[in-house]
Amino acid sequence: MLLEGKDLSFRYHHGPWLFREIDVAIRTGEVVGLLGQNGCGKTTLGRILAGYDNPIKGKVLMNGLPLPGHGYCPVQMIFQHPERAVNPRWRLSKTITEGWVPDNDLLEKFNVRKEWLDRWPNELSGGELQRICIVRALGPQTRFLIADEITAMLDAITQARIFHSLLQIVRERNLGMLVISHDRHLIKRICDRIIFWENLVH
Ligand SMILES: Nc1ncnc2c1ncn2[C@@H]1O[C@H](COP(=O)(O)OP(=O)(O)OP(=O)(O)O)[C@@H](O)[C@H]1O
Repeated sequence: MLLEGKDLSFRYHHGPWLFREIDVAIRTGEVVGLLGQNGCGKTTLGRILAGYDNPIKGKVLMNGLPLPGHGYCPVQMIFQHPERAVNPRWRLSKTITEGWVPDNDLLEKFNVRKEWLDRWPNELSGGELQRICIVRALGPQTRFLIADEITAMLDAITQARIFHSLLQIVRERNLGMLVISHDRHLIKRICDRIIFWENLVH
């Protein structure tokens, strides 16, 4: 399967163009890094590829077709700040089952403890909440993951554990993953291929 951003252009309001007429493609089975400086537009591109925002020009296609307009999206995004990616008024049992119902194996793989699910988002640490967001994104219909600086706020050991589990699942299920980061070492360690922002936009 192929996720493509074709001829994409985007700017906020009437501000400067973040990118113009760029092409990006990721296949299932590939872990692709997207490296670029702070503020260049990586998150914006990720949001467009996951169907959260529309490009001003161009289109996003999965196997030649637009992403579904409703229901579970096969392109799932995991965000840098998990506390902003969950509804603060929902207990975590509701959040984690928002799109599908994860089984115990997956909860165990990401060390999500059952008792956390009775709590509110502000009663978990950032790393705990991020693991819940990752599990939420791993429904059986997921084909691509956009992982946007998902461990930037975590310590090195937690970062390594999370990526170890995530890469295992990505390989097992033959998903495609775009890893957005400005951490060259992380990207070089885990990705099959790297897209450099400066090459993408020129
Ligand atoms: N909703 C918005 N309205 C206006 N400008 C925005 C909006 N969201 C982001 N921007 C601006 O667009 C630019 C790109 O932001 P984006 O978050 O995509 O960059 P990034 O490469 O992911 O940055 P970082 O590595 O710091 O997370 C920034 O200058 C940002 O201030």
